[in-house]
Amino acid sequence: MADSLHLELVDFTHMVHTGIYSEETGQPQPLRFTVRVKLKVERHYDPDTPLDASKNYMDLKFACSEALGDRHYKLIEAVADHVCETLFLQDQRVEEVSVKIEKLALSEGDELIGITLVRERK
Ligand SMILES: Nc1nc2c(c(=O)[nH]1)N=C([C@H](O)[C@@H](O)CO)CN2
Repeated sequence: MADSLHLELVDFTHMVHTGIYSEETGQPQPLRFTVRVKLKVERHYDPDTPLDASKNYMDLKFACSEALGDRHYKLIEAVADHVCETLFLQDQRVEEVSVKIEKLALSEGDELIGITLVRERK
């Protein structure tokens, strides 16, 4: 099997303005993000390999927080779309992004409601 490298951010929560109903406008609500980035892999990483041989996984947190800004996203699909495009723009070596978003305010019991968007670089 060929080598592959995935950077991951799991269960990161951030407040985002989102929702299709009027009661959801005006205040942000918590979204939980799990992001997986497929990055072009090097043949070898020796102990002195610098960070620029890979991608800083802190960039995934940025894409799910500050990069979203304060705008209102009707659908969480649009939030996931923004995360994907931010990560593709940051680095040409990003080949595929998967973004899972759970809308925490909707849970009444133990259920989780949300989406997963998987996008390949076009
Ligand atoms: N596929 C989606 N379905 C729904 C979304 C969404 O963003 N994507 N949003 C809503 C509402 O905002 C809901 O979360 C509030 O009750 C409903 N369905």
